[in-house]
Amino acid sequence: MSLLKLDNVTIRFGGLVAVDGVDLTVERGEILALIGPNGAGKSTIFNLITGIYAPTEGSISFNGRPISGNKPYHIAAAGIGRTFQNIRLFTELSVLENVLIGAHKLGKWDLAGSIMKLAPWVRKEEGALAEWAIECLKQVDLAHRAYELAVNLPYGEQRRLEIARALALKPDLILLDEPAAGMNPQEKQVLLEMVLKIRAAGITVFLVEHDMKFVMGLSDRIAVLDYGVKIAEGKPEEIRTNPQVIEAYLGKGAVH
Ligand SMILES: Nc1ncnc2c1ncn2[C@@H]1O[C@H](COP(=O)(O)OP(=O)(O)OP(=O)(O)O)[C@@H](O)[C@H]1O
Repeated sequence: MSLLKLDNVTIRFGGLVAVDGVDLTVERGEILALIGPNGAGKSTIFNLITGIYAPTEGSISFNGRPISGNKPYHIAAAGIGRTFQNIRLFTELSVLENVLIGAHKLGKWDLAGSIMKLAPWVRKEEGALAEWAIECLKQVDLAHRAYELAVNLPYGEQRRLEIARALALKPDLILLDEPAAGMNPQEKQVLLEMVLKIRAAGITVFLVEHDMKFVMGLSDRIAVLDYGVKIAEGKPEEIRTNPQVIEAYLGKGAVH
């Protein structure tokens, strides 16, 4: 059984069909990339998977259970973590606190529960969560930055901090929306190795990315979207040489 399955998924915004009858599976343990021109519907697919939108038609299932139409919190709790195209950090909180915000739903307490901070079991719980948050930071090589303000991190590290926050919910699947955007070549190389480490830790990776060198070097499989329609799917070498993909995207200024 596939970990994630999109079955004939369509979403319309007024007259615009942003995603048009897309069938797509994500297999357990793989790194799958979704590529395509600006406006092709890639982020919309992530928003459909994570419950920000409900499909107009079709269905999405995760671990064999239908999730389309569920609230984003329930989908996150079911095991799908994500990062966003634009960094969404609490810049005036510490690096560790940013990850704790991702992890707090794992504990018995929630944000309201932190009012009861004096209860000893809450302190114990917080200690365990902080340890887990540090583990997540280690996965993206940021544990040494735990007590710095997020705002003081260089750009590439802020992007990795977002990944740590997504990992804090112990997801089975992580969605990365343009993780390499704005990074310099060195930062991209570090990120690539981190994504491989995340997969080696048993987490399935589904990413949207425009940097073709990054995508081709990292992905097991690639799906291609154009005007909301899936036009191709296959191994990197198949996608690189697919005439329809070259015509729609690779030949038109994609970063090689
Ligand atoms: N909430 C919305 N309301 C109306 N139109 C939307 C909405 N969200 C997305 N769209 C439209 O749907 C289409 C797909 O957008 P989407 O952001 O998914 O593309 P993308 O492939 O992620 O593009 P990019 O590579 O530029 O990030 C675009 O035409 C966009 O304007």
